[in-house]
Amino acid sequence: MEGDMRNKIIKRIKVKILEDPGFLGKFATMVGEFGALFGEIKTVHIGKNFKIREMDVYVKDEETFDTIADTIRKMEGVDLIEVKDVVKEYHINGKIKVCSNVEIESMDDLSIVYTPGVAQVCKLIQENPDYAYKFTSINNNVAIATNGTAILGLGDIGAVAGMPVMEGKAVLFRELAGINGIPILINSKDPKVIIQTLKAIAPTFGAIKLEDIKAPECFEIEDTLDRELDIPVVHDDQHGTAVVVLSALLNIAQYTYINLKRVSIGIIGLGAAGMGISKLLKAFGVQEIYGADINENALKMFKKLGGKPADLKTVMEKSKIVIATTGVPGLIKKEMVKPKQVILALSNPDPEITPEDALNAGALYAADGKAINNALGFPGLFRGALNARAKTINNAMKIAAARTIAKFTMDGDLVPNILNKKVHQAVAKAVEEVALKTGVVKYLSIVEEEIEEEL
Ligand SMILES: NC(=O)C1=CN([C@@H]2O[C@H](COP(=O)(O)OP(=O)(O)OC[C@H]3O[C@@H](n4cnc5c(N)ncnc54)[C@H](O)[C@@H]3O)[C@@H](O)[C@H]2O)C=CC1
Ligand SMILES: CC(=O)C(=O)O
Ligand SMILES: [Mg+2]
Repeated sequence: MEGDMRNKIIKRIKVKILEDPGFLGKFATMVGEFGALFGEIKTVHIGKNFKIREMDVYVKDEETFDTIADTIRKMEGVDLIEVKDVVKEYHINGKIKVCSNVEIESMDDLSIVYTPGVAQVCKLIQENPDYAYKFTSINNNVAIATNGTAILGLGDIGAVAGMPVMEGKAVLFRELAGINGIPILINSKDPKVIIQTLKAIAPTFGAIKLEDIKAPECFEIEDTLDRELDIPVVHDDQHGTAVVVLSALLNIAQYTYINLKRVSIGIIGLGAAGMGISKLLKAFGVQEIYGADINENALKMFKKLGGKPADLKTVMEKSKIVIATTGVPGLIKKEMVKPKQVILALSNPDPEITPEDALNAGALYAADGKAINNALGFPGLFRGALNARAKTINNAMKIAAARTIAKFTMDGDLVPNILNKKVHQAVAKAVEEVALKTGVVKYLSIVEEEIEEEL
């Protein structure tokens, strides 16, 4: 199996299959012969001598799926009842909606929720803006702001084409941390315009998450906004990613008895993700970081940070741990992998080398961007910062998040399951504690009154 780079198309098929010993196995083997992989398999009906099953099938492309479908149709003992384009179906009308926290069942309810009742709380907030923390959703709203210039590894596809990714992040915020993630699409590549736009709408939010804005613009935008606004402004591709990478490295260090601060680490692709990872590793105390990029300015910035600029070949040769964040699928060839190297090829949707290929080439540990994904970090990071009413998310908070994620990892794995809510709750708690300890929080005049938390 060459891995997931071949299997990007997901179809949900409904099949009626003869209930005979070994028959399901025969069916699976036939589908597998076309390089397909199975996801969820669910029995939806049990008949006299057959079962109807719904199966998710991952295939290389539409043509391969059509061939599989034709073969299933010709197979005796099997009926192909339905084929669903499940990815498109999930996206119809978008993946998110705004819901109310209260119900309106009577005219009285209406008068309380809306006018005239609402005026009472408006006036309270006018007199003391700190009441916005108690009587509005502001401190639970996080902007997910993009200009669409580095959507995953798809590149500059524009903010609107990036909306499905922003909605996906909003779903993760809601499901994993109880946060209202609100996509903000900005039609500009000018950092000044983006800064001005986000500053103007910042009062709506308890924090701003920048997403998929390419380097180097992302650095000026984040630095300026985080400095000038009194809410956290965090570029997820830089810091969410860095947190999760650090947690994976903490686990690897434990398994292999290497000292992270002394080992040589190489980063290929010094854009948003690569620079964010470099910065956090430096803050953690890693001394030797090699870095490669095709962009001279990226290399200069990396050098200023204390990194060692190099070419791709040198990075591969000198580093015990290699982290790739270029957006270039297949950039790392099998023959470049050194025995017992750690390879984290993090580009999405397709990695620089699949974990299977890296392991076959002799890597000790290997993972891609689906497993080592900032989704393990950002929900708890933001939840903790919001709970603490933090003004920023500092390195101590990020390192606390990384250590917490590492602790939840099952022995032998690099990171825990993204869907384990306990991880996100624990990260939130750790981040909140460190925010309070490091004094980056806003103290409210109404602090003695209980402010409800979502999680
Ligand atoms: N797994 C995860 O959690 C995350 C993964 N990523 C992935 O990382 C990739 C990059 O994302 P960003 O950093 O946001 O983009 P970016 O556009 O800010 O940075 C990409 C960098 O890679 C460099 N690059 C491109 N081709 C190269 C090559 N052949 N050799 C060396 N360097 C090369 C570019 O010059 C640029 O500096 C994307 O594929 C994205 O999906 C990003 C954030 C999180
Ligand atoms: C995971 C993520 O944020 C990215 O690939 O851009
Ligand atoms: Mg991203």
